[in-house]
Amino acid sequence: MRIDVVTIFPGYLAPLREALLGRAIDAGLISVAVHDLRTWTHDVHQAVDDAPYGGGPGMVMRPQVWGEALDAVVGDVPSGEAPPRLIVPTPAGRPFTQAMAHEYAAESRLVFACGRYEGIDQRVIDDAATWMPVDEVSIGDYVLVGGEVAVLAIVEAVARLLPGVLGNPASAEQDSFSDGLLEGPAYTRPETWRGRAVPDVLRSGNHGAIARWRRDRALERTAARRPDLLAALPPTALDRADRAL
Ligand SMILES: Nc1cc(-c2ccc3ccn(Cc4ccccc4)c3c2)n[nH]1
Repeated sequence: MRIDVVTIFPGYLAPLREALLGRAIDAGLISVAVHDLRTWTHDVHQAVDDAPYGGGPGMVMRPQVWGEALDAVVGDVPSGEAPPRLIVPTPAGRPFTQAMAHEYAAESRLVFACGRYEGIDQRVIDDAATWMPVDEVSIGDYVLVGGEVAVLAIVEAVARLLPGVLGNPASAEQDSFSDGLLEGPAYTRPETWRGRAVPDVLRSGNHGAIARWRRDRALERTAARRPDLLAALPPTALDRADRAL
């Protein structure tokens, strides 16, 4: 997968080259190119923002600079080749979900536009949508200062789904949300720590009982913390033992 990120703070994306993702890049599983938006300014101040029409606080990112940047970064899409998907993080976006992470993992190329200030002139998104798929995406109901942190989160969620990136592919298959429930509690050695023992069932070797216990804890946690996920489960997702909980 080829990933391009356009930002006025290229250094913010440095963590993409660390650890697991860094190894995936070194292995050629992913290519990541980070582009400084100011490359496409032409004034001495390298201005990327201006005052909002209609007034209001803050500044808005100028369409001319972004238009030239995306034209250059996306480049000419060879005929017959699918254009990349443009992902624009924004508080006003569609909530990013594990299902979307799987959709993005199927793409051969993703381009991320990192806004700052109060966001990017809407005409940039509207123009881009005439020649490539564009997703305005939120990573949660809280307000960041720019799109870079959201890009780090989205790229990590997507890249871990790519074959060969995770050492243990089973981890991705047994993801939280993969069965619609939250992950239950996990334990490792020692058996007792600060007077707290690991639940006996997990040391019993009884795999049926262990699976039941883990599902019960996942159901309890989901009911307590994310009743919306429980309500969204298809009726067939819960068996009789689940309902007895
Ligand atoms: N889930 C999520 C995404 C963002 C996000 C993404 C990109 C940008 C670009 C500028 N800002 C700041 C901003 C503050 C208020 C209103 C609009 C924009 C951003 C925030 N916040 N929270």
